[in-house]
Amino acid sequence: MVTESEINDKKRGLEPSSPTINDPKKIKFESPPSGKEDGEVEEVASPPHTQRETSSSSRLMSPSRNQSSSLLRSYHDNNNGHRTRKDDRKDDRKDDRKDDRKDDRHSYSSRSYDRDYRDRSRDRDRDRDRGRDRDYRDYRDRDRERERDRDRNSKERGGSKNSYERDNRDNRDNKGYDSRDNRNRPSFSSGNNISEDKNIDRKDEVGAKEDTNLNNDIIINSEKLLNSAPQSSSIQKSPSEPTSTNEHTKPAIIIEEDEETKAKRILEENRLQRQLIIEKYSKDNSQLQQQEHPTITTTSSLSTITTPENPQNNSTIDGIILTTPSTTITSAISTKAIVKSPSNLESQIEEEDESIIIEWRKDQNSDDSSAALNDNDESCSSEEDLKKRGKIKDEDLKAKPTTSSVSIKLPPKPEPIKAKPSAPIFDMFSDSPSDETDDSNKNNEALIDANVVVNPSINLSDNWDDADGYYKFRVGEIMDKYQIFSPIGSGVFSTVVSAKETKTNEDVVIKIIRNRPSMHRSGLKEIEILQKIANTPTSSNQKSHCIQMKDHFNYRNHLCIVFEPMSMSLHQLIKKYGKNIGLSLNAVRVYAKQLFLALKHIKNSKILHADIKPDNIVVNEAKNTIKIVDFGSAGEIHESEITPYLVSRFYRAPEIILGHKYDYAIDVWSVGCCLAEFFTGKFLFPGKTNNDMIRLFMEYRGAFTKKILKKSEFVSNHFNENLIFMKQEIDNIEKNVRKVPHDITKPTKDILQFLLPKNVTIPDQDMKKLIQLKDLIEKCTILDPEKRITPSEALNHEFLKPF
Ligand SMILES: Nc1ncnc2c1ncn2[C@@H]1O[C@H](COP(=O)(O)OP(=O)(O)OP(=O)(O)O)[C@@H](O)[C@H]1O
Repeated sequence: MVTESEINDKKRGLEPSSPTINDPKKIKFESPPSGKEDGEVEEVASPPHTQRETSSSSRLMSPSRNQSSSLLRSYHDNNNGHRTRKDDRKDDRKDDRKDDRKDDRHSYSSRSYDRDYRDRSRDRDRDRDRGRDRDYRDYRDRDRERERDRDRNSKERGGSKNSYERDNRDNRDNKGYDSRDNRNRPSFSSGNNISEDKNIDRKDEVGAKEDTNLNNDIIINSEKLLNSAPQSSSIQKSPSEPTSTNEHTKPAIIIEEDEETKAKRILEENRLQRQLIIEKYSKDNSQLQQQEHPTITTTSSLSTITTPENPQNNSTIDGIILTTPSTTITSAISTKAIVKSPSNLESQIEEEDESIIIEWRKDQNSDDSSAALNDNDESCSSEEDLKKRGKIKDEDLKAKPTTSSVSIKLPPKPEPIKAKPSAPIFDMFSDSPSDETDDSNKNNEALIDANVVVNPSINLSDNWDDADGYYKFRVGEIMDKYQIFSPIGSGVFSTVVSAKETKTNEDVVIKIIRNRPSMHRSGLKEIEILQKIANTPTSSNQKSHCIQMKDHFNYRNHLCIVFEPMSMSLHQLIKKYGKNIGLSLNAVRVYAKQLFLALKHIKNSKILHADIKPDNIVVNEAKNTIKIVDFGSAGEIHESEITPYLVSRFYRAPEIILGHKYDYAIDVWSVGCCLAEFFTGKFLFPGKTNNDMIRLFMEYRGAFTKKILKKSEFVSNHFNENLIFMKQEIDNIEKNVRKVPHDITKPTKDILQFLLPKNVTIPDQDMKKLIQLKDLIEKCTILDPEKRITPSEALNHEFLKPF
């Protein structure tokens, strides 16, 4: 197998003597000597000849910070490619349409890729060295001239400059969701009288401003954290980083290259990149298929396949990767160097971003193995519980893994799907109502050209739904006014896909509710709750942490709810970046603050979410903003029925299990459990049953008061007449459940111990913050709901204050 570095070397034409990541001459950043601000990085060794490199490295320390959102690319950004290519192709189609399409398909990846990279990197170089402006322009014009000559339809195309400009414009417009979100989000007056927390609102608005800063600071703080780690962090130049010499020789290299060599090289590069992507895809997919919804895997993989490169931050000329986008922050727990190439840039950026979140801690090898995030434990949110709660019926239980119907499988030898002029390849989209239109054809062509591999096993004569009532959507299909782009995930109630509004090109996420009456009802209820939350006046900052519904419609017996797009759930984030390790203290702090802001707003709306868990908290691309999703279990306080199966088990408050009256405090309990999980990557209360949950509550939080027990409907399920806890044990011989008295009067476990990483020395400053986190979690998990901390009180907790 060809390694990434071999490919990069080959692309760069580097000799084996080229510098490597381990080259001692490289600029290295280490933890500061005492006296420096904690965690501030400082250059401690810089070779004399690297004056220019030094400044460039200093500059490169921050791009991941300043440009993190622009560095992070997603399928949404990739969509630009679609749009641009689509626009370009609009002109192409005027003449010789079929032939053009064929040509474009063959040459898209090399030509467009080549052009994008070349132009963007050229822009950057131009800024860096204005004196070279004219040379670059001349070269660009000459090169474009050559491109045009090669292209049979150059005249109709009207010049690539337009598409080039469009590309850049599109990229600027789509740097992240946040700015778009903020533009779209309606502003709300804070002068309202509905809140019990009115007097604290202003403080929260100040907090909101601070939060924005915090959001931008996550990386900075975590870098400090990384640098204060026991094992030193380092920022090193990647082997493919350009030297100043390289930069000056770029145009010469390119100009000397003849057409034939260039074409061959581009083809070879693309072949290698595709191979890399596919290898990565296959690996990720097989790993995640074992652990996770396969559709989630497909999302990221697809995005990579769709647009293989993000040239924005690579210094490239004419498709050759000469430089790397930025330095690689090597965290203490992951010291491997990341050699960058365009094809894996997206994942590399994500990996860089890990440094935002992953802390200095090592895997803790916890004694309490049952607490480790483990797929077997995910039964906590089972359909069985939903059935017991009456949310779904027997016939709603899934007959088989549902994701198979929506997953996109990669064939062994993926090739771009080729259009046969006579056999309309776009038939796969044809039963979508608007497929006949030119627009949809354009979209479909874009998909085909972008090498999206569509599941060939989809049988068009099949029913629209699978056996479980999930809609069997197809990538590229148009539902109402949205075109489906890729699957995101699926839950008990729905399949979630990313899509684009066909007219505005706006990115959205669509929750396609299963075609089952109970699910449909639940979906309607969710819409009602979302509207109520959106219409509750409050500080916009509070509301911004509840997912925003944009639209809803019915499609082929499926209720579809359209949301603003986010990146992944906290559950996925932890699994991906912090399994058994958790996220950094600063990330937990920022997420905690946003969660309490959201809870405060939900409470002001007189709603209980009733299913807060990491799966229902989604994070944006930059990983600095979270939002609560899935209001399918939510309800108004007066609707609350006593049922021991409300909320997913690991996040279920004791009053629910005991059958005590409950209110907003159940959401606070769930958030407390989430915070512990964010920091450790482990479940705080991974009870196998409700009875086991009570045991864990008492082990960590002590005995229940008699007052609570006496007011609880289900107390006899778990306590005897003397209010002694009866532990339920499965007797494997008798095959029945035994109840054994298990009197717990005092806590035997400590939340700080649960949080403390093993075998790692924690710096004093972090220890102080960790103790604050423990205190906040304890206050969220007070057994008596009336004494539990409220969202407003939590927002004033010490832990939420910046380091
Ligand atoms: N706006 C969004 N942006 C990105 N991903 C989202 C968005 N909304 C939901 N998701 C993803 O889709 C998953 C399923 O969504 P949701 O929980 O709303 O569906 P569900 O069918 O109600 O699931 P559950 O079985 O948990 O009730 C979420 O866990 C999350 O990963």
